[in-house]
Amino acid sequence: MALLLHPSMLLTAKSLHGDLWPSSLRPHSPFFSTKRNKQWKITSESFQHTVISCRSVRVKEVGPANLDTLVREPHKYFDQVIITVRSGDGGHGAVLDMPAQTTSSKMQGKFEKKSKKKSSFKRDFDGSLVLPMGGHGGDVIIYADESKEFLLEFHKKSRYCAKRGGNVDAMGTLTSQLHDGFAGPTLRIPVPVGTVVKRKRGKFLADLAHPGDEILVARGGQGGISLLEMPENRRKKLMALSTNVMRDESDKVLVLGQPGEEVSLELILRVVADVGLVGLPNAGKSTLLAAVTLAKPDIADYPFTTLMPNLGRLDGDPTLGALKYSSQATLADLPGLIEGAHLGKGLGRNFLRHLRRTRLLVHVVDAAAEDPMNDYKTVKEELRMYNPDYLERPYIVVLNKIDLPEARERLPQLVQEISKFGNKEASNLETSGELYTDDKVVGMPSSGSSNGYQKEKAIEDYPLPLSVVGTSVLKHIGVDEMLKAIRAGLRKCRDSEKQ
Ligand SMILES: Nc1nc2c(ncn2[C@@H]2O[C@H](COP(=O)(O)OP(=O)(O)OP(=O)(O)O)[C@@H](O)[C@H]2O)c(=O)[nH]1
Repeated sequence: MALLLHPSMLLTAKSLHGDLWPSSLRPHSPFFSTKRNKQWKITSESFQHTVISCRSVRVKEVGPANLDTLVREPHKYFDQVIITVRSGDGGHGAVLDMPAQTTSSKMQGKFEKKSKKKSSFKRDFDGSLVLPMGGHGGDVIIYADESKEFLLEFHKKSRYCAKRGGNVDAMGTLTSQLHDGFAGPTLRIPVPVGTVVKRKRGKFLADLAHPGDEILVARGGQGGISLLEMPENRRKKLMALSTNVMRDESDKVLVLGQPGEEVSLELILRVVADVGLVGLPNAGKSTLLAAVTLAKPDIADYPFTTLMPNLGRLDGDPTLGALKYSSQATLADLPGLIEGAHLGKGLGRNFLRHLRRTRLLVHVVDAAAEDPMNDYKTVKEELRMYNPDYLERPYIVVLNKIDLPEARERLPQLVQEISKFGNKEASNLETSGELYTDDKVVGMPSSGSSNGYQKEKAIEDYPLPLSVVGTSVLKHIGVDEMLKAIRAGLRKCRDSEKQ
């Protein structure tokens, strides 16, 4: 808890000198009114001896991710957040009197009889009186919205409250003009598609994997009922007309609206994409995404330019005619992996979970690097350590930067080596690991595989690549062949999913 000083707590001015003087307490600070500033006028000589009386005041605690941290380290916060939501309280009903009964005398004219008929009260089908109710409190709904990308904004604002229901607006007497209190509007909170909603440290609530998916996370409080207040001698008679007759003072609690619910929720974003691009930093993943989609990721000649997954939409294959649209796909460029990423090195293992919802992996390897084969194995090993199921997934390998002479020279040998690096028998799509499986704890056996056998499997025991292509995404060499391979891979995945 932070402390602020207030002019009724004793402190010597000397101790508040220089840097020790909190900015919020300086006389020009907005915490002081002009009137207070006058009292705080301290000259340099008097400063030595002045005694200032202050008292402690609570101020709001600053959350772990303040604005500055969010700007500097968005990759730590974009995909996970804890928020609190509160549905609206129900509006209150009212305690009402029956209007004073007009004794019908022979003297009363026709007009009066008419007006008496007009003020008839609302009645139920069985003739009982219907009394107005307080409005229902606003519900809170979380829904998947395509226009949202990340969960960063929830770090800036992490509390959401729906409005309360309206009270019954009554002057104390039952009239036919009385209406129910208005219902509080539903608070709808948009989140990116692919967001998983859980209770904080608890129950799974929903996986909002498709646009428009939604979940009611907090139900608004019910509105209070209204009660009729009657002298005891008339109570029995009126009870035949309405069940809402107040019997004693304790009934008044029924008039109060129910409070809304407050829940803490954990939102976890899992990127939804058909294709996941993986590789070491600087392999050219972002350049590839920019070359084949309209995405505009940051590209630079230094590692970890990509801090958060970038998504791009790959157009359908025009040669397929009417089937063009069915061959559209979403590509996700994930931040570069390095050796030890599963242990938190580099940008850590945070991004690996975003492969969970991909169908096809594209390994991007810098063919001009010192040891491309070793780079390729490093990435495979990291994937295996995080979740062995990822290695069961169909994949293609893109040997990038073949515009550079050193890459061009070793291309044929590399293609051969990588094409053979894997287990032919395991390469049957039908037997490959289940897609959309849960993330696994490092080193734990996968659910898609049998009896923990995968724990012992080496990377070369997993399926072979569907294809290996040489490209230069920068110079647009071999890009069409690569797209063909990606589309063929996706077709195979979809076909095997249908079976
Ligand atoms: N010569 C050549 N350079 C390339 C090619 N593709 C990418 N590059 C360069 O390689 C560098 C890294 O490219 P990026 O696309 O940022 O690599 P990345 O894999 O996304 O890197 P991270 O963001 O660190 O994961 C950039 O300077 C690119 O211009 C290529 O085909 N040929």
